Amino acid sequence: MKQTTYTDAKVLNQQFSKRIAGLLQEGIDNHGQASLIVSGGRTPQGLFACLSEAELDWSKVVVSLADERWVPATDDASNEKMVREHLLKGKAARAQFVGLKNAATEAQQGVADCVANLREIPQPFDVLILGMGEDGHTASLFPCSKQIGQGLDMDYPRPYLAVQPATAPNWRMSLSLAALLNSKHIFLHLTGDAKRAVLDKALAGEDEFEMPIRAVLKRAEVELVWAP
Ligand SMILES: O=C1O[C@H](COP(=O)(O)O)[C@@H](O)[C@H](O)[C@H]1O
Repeated sequence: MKQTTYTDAKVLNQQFSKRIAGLLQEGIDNHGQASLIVSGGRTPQGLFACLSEAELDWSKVVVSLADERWVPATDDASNEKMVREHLLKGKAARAQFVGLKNAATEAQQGVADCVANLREIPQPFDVLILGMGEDGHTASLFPCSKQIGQGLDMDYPRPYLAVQPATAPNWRMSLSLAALLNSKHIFLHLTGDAKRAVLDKALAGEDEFEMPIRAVLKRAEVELVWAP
């Protein structure tokens, strides 16, 4: 795995956002449009603030999520809310956003609309930025969920699946492993020593059901972007 380490999160945010903007520009130059799939949670918030100021024709960029919590987009737990507040502002306000939470009450019933909306996102995805939880989950492929077998099955027939984590509140919607891997550039964005230790544990073992991040690391060229 390629690894890029920065002295601190501020430098990481500045440098990594330039890198992402360059890759999106490449996608626009080659195909007229580019796609950026982002993760939720806390880690990417500072990065998104930097990226939102990148000089780019954002009207040609489609932004979507690797996963979502099945809560209203006004809820503080919503990944969409976080992306709207931290990324889809400033210059990046002109980007097209394809959210995952839809009108379905249950996440399982929401899968069909997510699959239909995938048509709006250029594929393969130009840039995928993954995060990782302290249990080794990535996107919403949770080790403790009943759906982990489907999520990691490279032949799973749908690009999205509804997931119920045993250790976290709210049903989730997640891209499947196969759909995540349909990306030209995959980054694993982590900060802090605790996440680094989790990654070291993942790299030292094999069981993908125990730590789903292993499934991505095993099958794709992933670049780790890390700062203490
Ligand atoms: O629940 C989630 O967690 C992971 C990691 O989040 P962080 O707060 O530890 O950065 C995130 O990558 C995922 O998108 C999110 O839904």
